[in-house]
Amino acid sequence: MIGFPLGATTTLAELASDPHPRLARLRAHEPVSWLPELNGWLVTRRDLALDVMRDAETFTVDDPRFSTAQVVGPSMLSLDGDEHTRHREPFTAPFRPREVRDGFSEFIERETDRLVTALEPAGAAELRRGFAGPLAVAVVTEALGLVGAGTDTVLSWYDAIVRTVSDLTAGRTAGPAGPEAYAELRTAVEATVAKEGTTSLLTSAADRLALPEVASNAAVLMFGGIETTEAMITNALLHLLRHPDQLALIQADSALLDGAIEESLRLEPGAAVVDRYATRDITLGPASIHEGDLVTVSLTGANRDPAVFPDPDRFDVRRANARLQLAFAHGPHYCLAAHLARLETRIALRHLLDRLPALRLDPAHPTAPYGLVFRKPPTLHVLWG
Ligand code: HEM
Repeated sequence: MIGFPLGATTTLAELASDPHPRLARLRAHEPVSWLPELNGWLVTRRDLALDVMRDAETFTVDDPRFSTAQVVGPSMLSLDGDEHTRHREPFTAPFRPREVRDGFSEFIERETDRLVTALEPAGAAELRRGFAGPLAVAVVTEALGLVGAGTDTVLSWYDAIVRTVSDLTAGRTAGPAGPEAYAELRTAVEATVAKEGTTSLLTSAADRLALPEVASNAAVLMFGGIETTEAMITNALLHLLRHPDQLALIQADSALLDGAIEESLRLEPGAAVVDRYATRDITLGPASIHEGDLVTVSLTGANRDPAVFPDPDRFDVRRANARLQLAFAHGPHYCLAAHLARLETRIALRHLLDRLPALRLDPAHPTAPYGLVFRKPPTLHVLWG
């Protein structure tokens, strides 16, 4: 594809390590660019990103190349149109703002308290694996309400399925662990739905969907809720600990905590990109897209668009329009559990900052966000006391 010199020299390695300078140049000069390494288009301007995510008829998720669907079957994440609505509707009720508050606050408070109490005496910890990850798994396990499956089981399924999806995405042949884990999840879904007297998200979904469909969507909830929430909490902590002036602002006025969370989602969305496939030839900005082309939306690029966010690289917990960030996507696939993820992160940060007031980064373990699709610091070593 000629006419996209910046795209031609953009590497996936660069986008995984420090993407922001390159995304800024792409946004300014090639807001829809052809990246040979991606074998697809990359959209970096916010208005064009919205155009793509709003128009599911032209830019669909429903394509055989979508690797998650290859492992867990069709689900709300891999369908569009009426089929998408049919799969998504049965799961929406518990994730509305009021239902989230009433249904999850107490559990998250208790779980966070337990995790911080276990960490507190040591005076030091690695908070990604030691705090954010376990909290994310516990909340998803609670949300699914599977009979006979605790956090360890859910985590082992999750690890196996993620490995298989990554293998398929990278063009490697995948071993049997992913399909085996998915089969166990399906059995647990069936047992949950069959057990009389249980009310769970899954039992009510089973009134409207066939069992294999319930299982596929349960896998997507598990998928959607672990990696991304771990990233959301870890990234927010890193932003605050790197900016003591901003941390001092929220310590003086806890009402600013929500602004800090939105601002962190804006600067480093835990899911950096979403993929779509063109269903027809179409012109988007400077690009002539062909039917079948991969169109990747860079949420990270859109979130630093200076047309909407002045001084876009600055972490500013008082930024008035930070909520216009697109970390939870937009349009029909807008994250089903955004309110839950926000509640979880708010409670997690409040407990850590209240109970470990001298919390600071450990200078012996420097860290930075990393990742092409899911972005977060690989480790977050901190000290207190
Ligand atoms: C409890 C935590 C979470 C759960 C259970 C969850 C679940 C889901 C589900 C089921 C979908 C598919 C919706 C659909 O296709 O109609 C979705 C979409 C999405 N979620 Fe979440 N999510 C969680 C947290 C997060 C977090 C923390 C982020 C980012 C920081 C995030 C980012 C996204 C994005 C970008 C999409 C759209 C994918 C696309 O358009 O292709 N999610 N989520």
